Amino acid sequence: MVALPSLSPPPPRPSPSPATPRRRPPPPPPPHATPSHRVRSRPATVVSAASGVTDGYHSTIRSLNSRGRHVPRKSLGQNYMLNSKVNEELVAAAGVEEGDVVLEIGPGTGSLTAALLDAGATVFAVEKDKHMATLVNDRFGSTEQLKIIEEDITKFNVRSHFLPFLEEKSHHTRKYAKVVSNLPFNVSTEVVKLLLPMGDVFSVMVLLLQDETALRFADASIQTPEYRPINVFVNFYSEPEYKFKVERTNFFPQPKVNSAFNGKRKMLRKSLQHLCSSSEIEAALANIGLPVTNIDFISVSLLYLHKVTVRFTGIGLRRVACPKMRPVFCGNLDYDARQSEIERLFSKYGRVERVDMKSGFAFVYMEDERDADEAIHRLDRIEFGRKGRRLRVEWTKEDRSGGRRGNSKRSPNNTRPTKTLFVINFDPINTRTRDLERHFDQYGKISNVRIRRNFAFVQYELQEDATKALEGTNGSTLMDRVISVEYALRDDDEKRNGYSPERRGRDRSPDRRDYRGRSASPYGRGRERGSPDYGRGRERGSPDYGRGGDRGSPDYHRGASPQGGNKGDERGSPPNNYDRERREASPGYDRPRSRSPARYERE
Ligand SMILES: C[S@@+](CC[C@H](N)C(=O)[O-])C[C@H]1O[C@@H](n2cnc3c(N)ncnc32)[C@H](O)[C@@H]1O
Repeated sequence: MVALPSLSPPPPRPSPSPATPRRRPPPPPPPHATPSHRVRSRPATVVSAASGVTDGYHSTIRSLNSRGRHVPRKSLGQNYMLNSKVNEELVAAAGVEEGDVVLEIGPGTGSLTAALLDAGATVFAVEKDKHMATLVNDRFGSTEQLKIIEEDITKFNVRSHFLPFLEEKSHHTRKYAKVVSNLPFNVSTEVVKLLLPMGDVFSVMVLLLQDETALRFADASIQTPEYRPINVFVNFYSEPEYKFKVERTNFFPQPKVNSAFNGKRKMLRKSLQHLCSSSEIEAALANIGLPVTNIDFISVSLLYLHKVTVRFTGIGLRRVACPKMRPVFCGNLDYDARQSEIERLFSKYGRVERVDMKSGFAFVYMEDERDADEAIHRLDRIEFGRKGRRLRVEWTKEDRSGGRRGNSKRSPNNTRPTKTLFVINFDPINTRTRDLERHFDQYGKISNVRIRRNFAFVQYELQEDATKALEGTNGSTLMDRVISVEYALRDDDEKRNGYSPERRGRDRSPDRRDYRGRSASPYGRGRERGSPDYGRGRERGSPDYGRGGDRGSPDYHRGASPQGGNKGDERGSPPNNYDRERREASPGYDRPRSRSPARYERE
């Protein structure tokens, strides 16, 4: 818990607005001032790219006055932030930087919105109060950097309304968004329940909450009597952190914040009310040492979202991905590369738990999968070491302990671009070719879509479109499944036996039980029809841990990596169904396989 008395000196009270001299709300008290060592030396004035010069106090009051008298509505939790420093702290807590996409809940007068825009973020704001939505619109005018939706957040469909915005603004680069909000207290739990399971959309949520709620959310100890289901929920989906306190004097109107104790005090007041007035009871309570308002703080909770894939399996939720300890393969190293060098290299992107050095390659275990993603993105193919070798940095194909992994949101493994994408992990029963087409056609013209049992091929006319589609769809959600997309190993320009958009009318029914009974498809064992071969020569330096076939697309469900001991059918264990299906389906799978250690050959 970090106390944050980092608030600005009290600004002068607002001068009466000449335009609306008698219509302004009662002037709020100035924000509380407490010196702090944590304050960064930022100017007291926030200059918003979109809004011109603003400060929290004056601009909030000015905004509130701008459309006639606006009485803050308690039912909507309208306690407006008057202190721009607090807004800046919220923005900093979320690490908002240029190019980030932020979902803001309840922009109100737009004071936090201004700070977010000022930090270079693109903001998607959801405001329930029509008056406030109009007000924010007036304040910022039309700008590409801000979209305001008048909507109740608890009824808002993030996936269908926010996700396309995120994708557009991040140019389909699979970027995560952030949530930053001075939340209306009455919906805080609902919001947390709504957004926390969306670790595939958001990386971090910074919420200004009632102190009691923030403390509860941040409590990781299950053994306490206060532990409630929401704690389990929050801890399951995120790494919560209680960040700092904000004094209630910074809000207009000042919230009458309740704690559990305060609730008891209220009950006491209620039970005594037939004896004397409220003010007398308050005075009496103060007299015996019970503070009239015992909680003076609102608090900020920081929730780091786990990138967890969840899916329904029969009844209940099952967590299928463990976000921790997933190693990154770092290949094509000098033989004498040192562990410390690799550790230093990766630690630029996040905490490195350990580096497992091998000869010419290493496995790097990072604490956070998102950091590992970033490291892969930044380090793959950079020149490194004394000889300036080009590193190969990618996710290991398997959990090296031998377990299978279900997380499909991984980096594409076949890095050689082709026009055809290989898609797995969709719902094999209900997904139709037209569903896939709809999901993929926003990236370019599709020439062919084929579904083969539990995998599919989507072929574009242009390779660049396939690349865009891969970036945009790998790890995306299609009919409640997080799909995996990668380049197929070879293009098939012949449209035999497949679905093509021009033949929409022949879309197959979702029931594909007839598949086996058909004549061999272009993917059925390949050789039978001289069909296209999705296999291709192994890229040097690209390891294949346990997929067995060098030429197939990576196998997400096989046994362990070479180091893990069990290499599935390669080592004599029977292939599972998935393997079999895939071998039947893709010619590349029944080719002779080269074995490690040759796989770790270097470039
Ligand atoms: C605590 S105020 C914060 C306002 C502003 N962000 C600030 O910091 O001054 C909460 C805001 O959320 C809005 N709000 C309340 N309930 C909401 C809901 N269910 N969905 C979206 N916005 C809501 C209110 O109208 C209000 O503008």
